[in-house]
Amino acid sequence: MADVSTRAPAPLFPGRAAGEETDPRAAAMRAVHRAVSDLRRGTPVLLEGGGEALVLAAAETVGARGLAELARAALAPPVLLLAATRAAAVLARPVPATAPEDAPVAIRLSPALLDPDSLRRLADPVAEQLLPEAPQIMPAPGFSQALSPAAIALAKVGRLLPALVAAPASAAAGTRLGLLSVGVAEVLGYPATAAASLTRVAEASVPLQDAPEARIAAFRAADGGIEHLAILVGRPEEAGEVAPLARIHSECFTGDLLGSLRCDCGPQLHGAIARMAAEPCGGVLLYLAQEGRGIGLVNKLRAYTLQDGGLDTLDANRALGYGADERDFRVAATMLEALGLPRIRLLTNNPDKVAGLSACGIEVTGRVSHLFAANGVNDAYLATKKARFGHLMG
Ligand SMILES: Nc1nc2c(ncn2[C@@H]2O[C@H](COP(=O)(O)OP(=O)(O)OP(=O)(O)O)[C@@H](O)[C@H]2O)c(=O)[nH]1
Ligand SMILES: [Zn+2]
Repeated sequence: MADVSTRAPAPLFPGRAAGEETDPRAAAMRAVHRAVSDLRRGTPVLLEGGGEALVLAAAETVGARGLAELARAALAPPVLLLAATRAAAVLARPVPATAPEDAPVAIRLSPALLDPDSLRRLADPVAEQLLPEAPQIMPAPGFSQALSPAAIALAKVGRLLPALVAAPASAAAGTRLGLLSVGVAEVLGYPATAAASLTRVAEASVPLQDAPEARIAAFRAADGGIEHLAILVGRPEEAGEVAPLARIHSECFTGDLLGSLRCDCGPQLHGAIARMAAEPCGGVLLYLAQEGRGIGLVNKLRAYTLQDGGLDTLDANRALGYGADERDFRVAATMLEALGLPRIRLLTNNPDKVAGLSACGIEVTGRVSHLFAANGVNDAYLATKKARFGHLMG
């Protein structure tokens, strides 16, 4: 995630300043972004809502000092909060049937497990493979049902493993200790608020090998977080009766930049741009900062390790505690509206993208298939997309 202290440059579009303090959305997002930054560096934060408070630390990053701070704000011994799919593996049995599906699971921690190494091992299925001894753990079903989903959501915003050390807290004690506080509503509303606040902050002509007439427009959310890009090929805004071609491409460092053979992202990216250049009015490719279907690059690498151990791409995400696809189509919808392109033909094999964009008010007049042949390495990945994600193969 981008450093929250980075100052935004003067806005190109007055009145819609990214990061402007008078915007209540910016204040809400700032609270989430700061809390995420603290979790990422191993510092506990307070999560408050409905008269309750939790003190939280990310199991992946917390060290001895963070655990001591957490204990000082805690009113009871901490538990380990896990996404349900991860909890099932840690408990080595299905999670209690009483819990709503996918509700986070709280696990009681014996004092022996309250150390940074054990916590990391409990959070990370890859580490677990390296240190396979079974920990002594018990479910703690009475733990705050109201705040737990927001705690997991906060870890996901930070692209951390969705595993948190958590305890009921005295908010006053936490504040005295200097811990940042964030509200449940701010956390749960963050994806929608961030998407709605996207503002176009820069634009330049960037001739590309496959599309000499290309421009890049950058969009930034009001929290100053990571930017999303639109690659405009030709003049899609001048398309007439036939809606312009559009591709919603989630960033893939390994495939797009390095030419990884594990996926089909590189050929899809370059193929889409070349195809748009051949259209009379070009098209638009949204290059979204949603690496690894929204789980982030670090977690995607972990997912790859799990896939090398036999899981497919969907089960690997779930084993980490993430959903199969964590992307939010509101980002793409806001960008298309801002670009004056609310009607598109979508270049994709993924029916969820068509449905997701339509649900956000974009008129998808048609789907254009975007298939590339398997390369001998990504065959199983492509087969899983077809069999388990319902990708259309024509
Ligand atoms: N979590 C995870 N993400 C992956 C894996 N392989 C590729 N990705 C990510 O998947 C995203 C690629 O998705 P898209 O190109 O939008 O493709 P799609 O959803 O399959 O749909 P279309 O290509 O439009 O048909 C990128 O963010 C990649 O980083 C994987 O094994 N695990
Ligand atoms: Zn890829």
